[in-house]
Amino acid sequence: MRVEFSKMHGLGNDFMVIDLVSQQVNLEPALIRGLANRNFGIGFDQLLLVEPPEQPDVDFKYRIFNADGSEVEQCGNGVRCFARFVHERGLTRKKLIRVSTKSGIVEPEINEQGWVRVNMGAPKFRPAEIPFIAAADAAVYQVEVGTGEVQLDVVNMGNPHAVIVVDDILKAPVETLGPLLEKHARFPERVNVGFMQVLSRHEVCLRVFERGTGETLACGTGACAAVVSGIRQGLLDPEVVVHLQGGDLTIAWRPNDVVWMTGPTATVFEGVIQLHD
Ligand SMILES: N[C@H](CCC[C@H](N)C(=O)O)C(=O)O
Repeated sequence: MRVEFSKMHGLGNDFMVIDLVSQQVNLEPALIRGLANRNFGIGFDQLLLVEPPEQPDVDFKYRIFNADGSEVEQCGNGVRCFARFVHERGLTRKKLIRVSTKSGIVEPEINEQGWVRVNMGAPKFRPAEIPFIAAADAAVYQVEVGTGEVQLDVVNMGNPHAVIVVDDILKAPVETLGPLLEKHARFPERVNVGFMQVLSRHEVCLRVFERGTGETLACGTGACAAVVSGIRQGLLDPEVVVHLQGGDLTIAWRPNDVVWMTGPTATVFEGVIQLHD
C-alpha cells in the first residue's frame, strides 16, 4: 500500500505526519516503532495522524504516537505542525481550527509566517489527575530515585509531566535521572521529565526527557508544564520565553486559565512509503 506523508518539526522535535482524511492505513505499534527508527525507517520522535472529526464542533481528530509505539494524549509541538500540515494539504482554509485529542480539544491558529499560537487548555495539578502516587497534595514532592532523592513538581497538560528546577541546565542529569523517573513506580502511566533553569522571571532554559521517546530537542507540553510550575512556585511572571535546544517557545498562563503556546513550524520534505499488506 502506498502512503503519503510529510516530515515536519517544531524546534527540532520531529514528526512523521500522515493524512488519514484522504487515505486509509492501519498502523500497528510494531510498524510505528519500525518507521520511527532513524536507521531502518523514516525516523521521528512522534507519529501524528490527521483524522476526520468524530464530533460536530470539531474540525479534525489528532492522534499521537511516541517512537516506542505508545499512543499518548497530547503533543504541543505536534499540534503546531498539525495546523500547518492541514493548510499545506488543502484540508482546510480556516486559520483557527478545533482539534480533538485523547485529552480534549486544542485550538491552534496559524499566521502568515507559519507560526502557530495554540490554546493548550487548562493544566491540572492534583496527583490523581497526573497520575502521580502521593500521600497528599503538596507544592513540590520528594521522590526517592536511584540512590538519592529528587524534589519535583507535577503538572498534567493532557499528558503527564514532572518538572525539576536545576541551577545549570548544562549539568542537569537528563541522561541518568530522566529514564529512572520516566518509568518510576509513582507514575503509573510513566511521565515526561523536564529540567528547568530559571534565568529571570520571564526567561527559562529547559531540557525534556520525553516519555516513550527519550530526550528531544524541544517539548511543547513540557514547556507549558515547566512555565506553569514556575509560576505556581512564584519564580516566573505570566509570560515566559522558554529556551530549548531546538529554539524558543513563548508560553503564557494565569491561574485558573488556559495555557497559550506560540512557536514556529517547519516542513522538511514530503514522501511516500510503500507498506506491504
Ligand atoms: N512524549 C510525550 C508526547 C509528545 C510530547 C512532546 N513532543 C510535545 O511537543 O508536547 C508523552 O508521552 O506524553
